[in-house]
This record gives sequence, C-alpha cells and structure tokens, in this order.
Amino acid sequence: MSKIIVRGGKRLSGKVKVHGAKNAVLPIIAASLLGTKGISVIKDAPLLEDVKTIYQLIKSLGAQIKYENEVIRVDSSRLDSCEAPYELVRKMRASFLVLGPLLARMGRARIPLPGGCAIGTRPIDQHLKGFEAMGADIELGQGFIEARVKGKLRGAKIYLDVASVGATENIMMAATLAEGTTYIENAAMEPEIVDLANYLNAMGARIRGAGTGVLRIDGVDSLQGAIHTVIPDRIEAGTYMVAAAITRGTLFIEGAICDHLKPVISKLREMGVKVLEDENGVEVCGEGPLRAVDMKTLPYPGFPTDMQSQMMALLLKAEGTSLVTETVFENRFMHVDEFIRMNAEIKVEGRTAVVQGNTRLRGAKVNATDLRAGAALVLAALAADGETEISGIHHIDRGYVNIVEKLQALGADIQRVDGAVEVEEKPSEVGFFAVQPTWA
Ligand SMILES: CC(=O)N[C@H]1[C@@H](OP(=O)(O)OP(=O)(O)OC[C@H]2O[C@@H](n3ccc(=O)[nH]c3=O)[C@H](O)[C@@H]2O)O[C@H](CO)[C@@H](O)[C@@H]1O
Ligand SMILES: C=C(OP(=O)(O)O)C(=O)O
Repeated sequence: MSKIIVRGGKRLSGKVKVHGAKNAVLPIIAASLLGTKGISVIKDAPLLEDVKTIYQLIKSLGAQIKYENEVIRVDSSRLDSCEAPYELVRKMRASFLVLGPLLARMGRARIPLPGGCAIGTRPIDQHLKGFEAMGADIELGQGFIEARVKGKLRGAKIYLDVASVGATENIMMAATLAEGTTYIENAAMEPEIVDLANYLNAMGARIRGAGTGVLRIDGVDSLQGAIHTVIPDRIEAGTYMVAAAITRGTLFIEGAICDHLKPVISKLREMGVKVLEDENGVEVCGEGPLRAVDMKTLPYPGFPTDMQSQMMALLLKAEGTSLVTETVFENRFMHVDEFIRMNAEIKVEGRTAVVQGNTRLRGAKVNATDLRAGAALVLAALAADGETEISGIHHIDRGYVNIVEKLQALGADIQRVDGAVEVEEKPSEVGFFAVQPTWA
C-alpha cells in the first residue's frame, strides 16, 4: 500500500506553480470527441490519474490521442465505439461526460451508471432530463444508460433543478450539434464551464453566456479540432494557499487566477491571513494569529465544496469555534473522523461541523477517503507534532500533480512510500503511453 509520510512543524516558504485544472481538462478532453476533422491540441494538461483515465476512455472509443509534455493531442475524426467501458467509468465519475458528445455526434451512447462515491450519491437526473428535452430516448438496463436519438438532437429550453457543473457541461456539449437553439437555465457558473465553452467555441460552436446562469447554444453542423490552453487549477492553488497559512509560512502561488479564488481569498482574509493578489499569482503569508470563522459551501461564486476539507484543517488551528456547513454534497465530512485521530475536536450536526480551534494536532495513521479529504490530511499533517502516515493516497493522485515533490521544494518534511498498487485502483492493462497513435 502506498502512503505519504509527513513530519510536521516546518514553516513553508518559496514559490509553487499551479498545474492546469483537473475539472477543466476532463470535460475538454470529452468535448474533443465532437471534432470530426482536424486535431485538438490541449495545452497545460496536468499528468493526473484522472487524466490517464479519460485518456484510456477516449482511446477505447477509437479516437487517436497522445500525451507529451503536458500537451494532449486528439484526433477524433474517426470513432468506432459509442460505449464506455465499465472499468473506466467506475474509476472516475467525470467519464460520464462523454455521453453528451457521443449522443450528439453518433446519435447513440451507452455508458455505465457512474454510481455514488464517498462524498454523496451524486445522481445524474439533470443530465438525463436535458438529453430527453432535446429529443433523446433514455433507457436504463443492466447498469448502463443507453441514450439514442433519431436524426439530430433538437434545441430546447432546459431548467436545471440544481446548478450542476456536470449536467451543464454534458448538455452544453450535446447542444453544440443540435438543430436550433438550446437554453440552459440555472446553469452552473464555474470557471471550468467558461473554459469548456471557450474551447467549444474555438472548435466552431456558438455558445453565449458561459459564466452566467443562462447559457444560449446555437447548434452548428459540425465542429473541428482546436488549440486550447487549460485554465490553472483553482483548487490546487487554494490548497497551497492553506499550506502557507497552516504552517505560518509565506508562499507565492504562481499562475493562480485571483478572480477564480475570490471566496477562498475572502475567507482567508477574514481569518487574519495576509493575501496579496498579483496578476501572475497570489502571495499568502500566514504569520499572524488565526481567527475562527463560519463558512458554507455553495455553487460558484460561493465557497467551493472542493476546498471545504482543506479550510477545516486550517480552522483547527484558529482561535475559537467555527461552523462549517456543507450544502453541495450530503456526505462530505469523511475527513472529520481522520482529523479526530489527529487530536481534533469536531462534532458533526447534520450538514454542519462544529470545529474547535486551538488544536494541538498530533501525528497519527490516517486514511484519505476521497481526493480533497486526502489533501486536507496532508495539510493537517504539516502542522501536526510528530509523524503522520496517510494511506489511500491514490485519491490524492487523482487531483494533485507531484504534491510530495512540490511540498518538499517548499521546505516540508514529506515523503512518499510506494507499495503494491491498491486493488481498487489497479491501472488498466493498456499503459498510458503504451500505444502511441500515428498522426495523419
Ligand atoms: C469533474 C468535476 O468537475 N467535478 C466537480 C463537479 O462535480 P459534479 O459535476 O459531479 O457536481 P455537480 O455540480 O453535478 O453536483 C452538485 C450537486 O448537484 C447534485 N446533482 C448533480 C447532477 C444531477 O443530475 N443531479 C443532482 O442532484 C449532486 O448530487 C450534488 O449534490 O462539481 C462539483 C461541485 O462543484 C465538484 O465538487 C467536483 O469537483
Ligand atoms: C469531487 C471532486 O472530483 P470528482 O467530481 O471528479 O469526484 C474533486 O475534484 O474534489
């Protein structure tokens, strides 16, 4: 079993560069399936486990895909399957995002139900409601969703019951090739939606309103490959911001876009952390006393649920009691029990965690139950007395490139010990770079 070992107490300092955003690159790679001619060149694609998974998925559908030096090239002029393999969808929920592009382009898609995961049940009803409104027939059988449309999808007015990121992306991609105009109301407004819309527009799509609650998509006849640079990862950036604050250090987080981090910057400042915004990144200095604050996760531009656990780690070191309310996912407090192993005092009451500050965190053996829980445990360990051993780190590998090496370079006492591959996450037999496609 692989693990990360941290000996806490080091003050971090220096500069750390943010990689491209996981949550932007995944839908963008899915969207590349819409291009019937030309090659897409996707720059700043982080080498993450999730990216490897979608790479395998795109390849399994017949597209040519190649990864080199953080650049992904996709030629999807020929596809020979509309069915996503269960082993890949099981590993990563974002695999479900190939449904919209396949349905729009091939008129049919068969995708395993992505199922729930540690943080919640995560239904897909809003995705399906959108496809049905555009004329698709949806059938569920043997654990698969099968979507079909006779001819082309038709533009429709779709109101989302929840401003779902994935549903907005899936429906937006499908609507690019629909006949007529689609409106998505109560659309998600995350920066990753804007990035996807920019890529699709570069492919020839006609999308307006990305970043607002109403998207208008005028269908076009075809799309082609395009060149696109992925936005920096605001959650990775936020995680390093907390690393600076929790170790009382000073870090410059290069590449962070402050505009995407407003809720995080604002909460950190409320806690007494110094944050200096810069056009090339953000500097965070955690020297002063930390104040307790209350916080609530919300869809963008509210406080991101993907930063909740990391902020909770920091609140353990603040003066006083904080309330952390999670409104996006119903089960995103799995890190609490692990923090408690590290001497934290936290009580969960429904959707709110009551977090006692002034905690003397102590090193312990803990387990990462999901991606951000894992990141939060690394952060808590950086501020703990003694040694912390974190297992379940395949979750962390889904979303952080070289987290151990990056923290080492900033002065942390952290190392990774690689053991046998966890059965649950056993990589596919086809290696990531095993078969390089030939390019036309
Ligand atoms: C790959 C990716 O981009 N993942 C992000 C994306 O996940 P994802 O796209 O899965 O998250 P959603 O925005 O869809 O989910 C938000 C809420 O809506 C609910 N819901 C969603 C779809 C649906 O059809 N029905 C429904 O009820 C979910 O259960 C959840 O409670 O946005 C989340 C919320 O910011 C982030 O935490 C994830 O990191
Ligand atoms: C929940 C997350 O990702 P996913 O939607 O891919 O599970 C995350 O990035 O924190």
